[in-house]
Amino acid sequence: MFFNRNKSFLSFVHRLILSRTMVRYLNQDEAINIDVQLFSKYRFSVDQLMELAGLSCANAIVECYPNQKKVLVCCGPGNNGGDGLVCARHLRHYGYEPSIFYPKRTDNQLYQNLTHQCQSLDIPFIESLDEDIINKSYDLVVDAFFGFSFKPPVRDTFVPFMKALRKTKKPICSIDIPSGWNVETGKPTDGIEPEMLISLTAPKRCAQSFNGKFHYLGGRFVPFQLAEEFKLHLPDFPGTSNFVSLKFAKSLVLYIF
Ligand SMILES: NC(=O)C1=CN([C@@H]2O[C@H](COP(=O)(O)OP(=O)(O)OC[C@H]3O[C@@H](n4cnc5c(N)ncnc54)[C@H](O)[C@@H]3O)[C@@H](O)[C@H]2O)[C@@H](O)CC1
Ligand SMILES: [K+]
Repeated sequence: MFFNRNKSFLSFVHRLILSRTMVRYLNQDEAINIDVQLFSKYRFSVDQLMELAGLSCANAIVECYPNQKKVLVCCGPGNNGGDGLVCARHLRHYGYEPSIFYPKRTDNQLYQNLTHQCQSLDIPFIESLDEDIINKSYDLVVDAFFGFSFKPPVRDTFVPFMKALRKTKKPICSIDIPSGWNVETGKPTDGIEPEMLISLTAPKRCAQSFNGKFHYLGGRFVPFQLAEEFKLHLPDFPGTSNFVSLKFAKSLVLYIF
């Protein structure tokens, strides 16, 4: 019994060390290149991967915040925002009470469908955002404003929304990239400080300077050949889970205690 526990402990530590040391952090061009290949060479459709990405985000959020049911999902104009809409829908099915802030909507059928699906589940869409609204009404913020295509600085329309995320006392979970961060160099001086980051496909370079409590990799859909070609060195996902922790120290502490 003791031996078995010890053996499984060592194998757990070994796997964690490997996952911590081997995973590669992508620059912006590599992230965009992988995106292009997924949709061309590997013939995925956007909505397929968005569904898997958003679902993995919802699952990781349930793992880390089982009791913070009032969630504000902030969605931007691109695919990162689409991941947010999918995540909100799954959170609703999991018994959460998501609301959505989606200030710059895209006139594309996919986004209209995702919006309609959320409305059909009676998920409220709120029209304005500041830190008081967040502090008063929500337990958690999901940041799906911008992902790996973001080019700083934040344009005027989004400046007050980023300020609200910077000022709120409530925890923020960022999808793929903390919005407003440079994809490669990380947090600007006035950047947001998420408590949780869910990298998708593979972590981007900015994630190396992420110091929040939870860092996960979500979206278990990368073709093995693509992972090999880009030398992603992705960690093993446990069992049938579609997210895996990239945070060595926290996992170790959780195991021991
Ligand atoms: N390629 C992949 O592996 C996958 C990517 N997905 C998601 O797609 C994201 C990338 O999506 P997109 O390429 O559509 O881009 P983003 O969602 O990162 O952002 C693009 C949008 O933000 C706007 N924007 C850019 N810089 C801005 C600035 N400074 N101020 C204000 N607005 C700005 C652009 O005009 C555009 O509308 C990823 O981060 C991830 O969340 C997932 O949906 C599925 C799989
Ligand atoms: K984001």
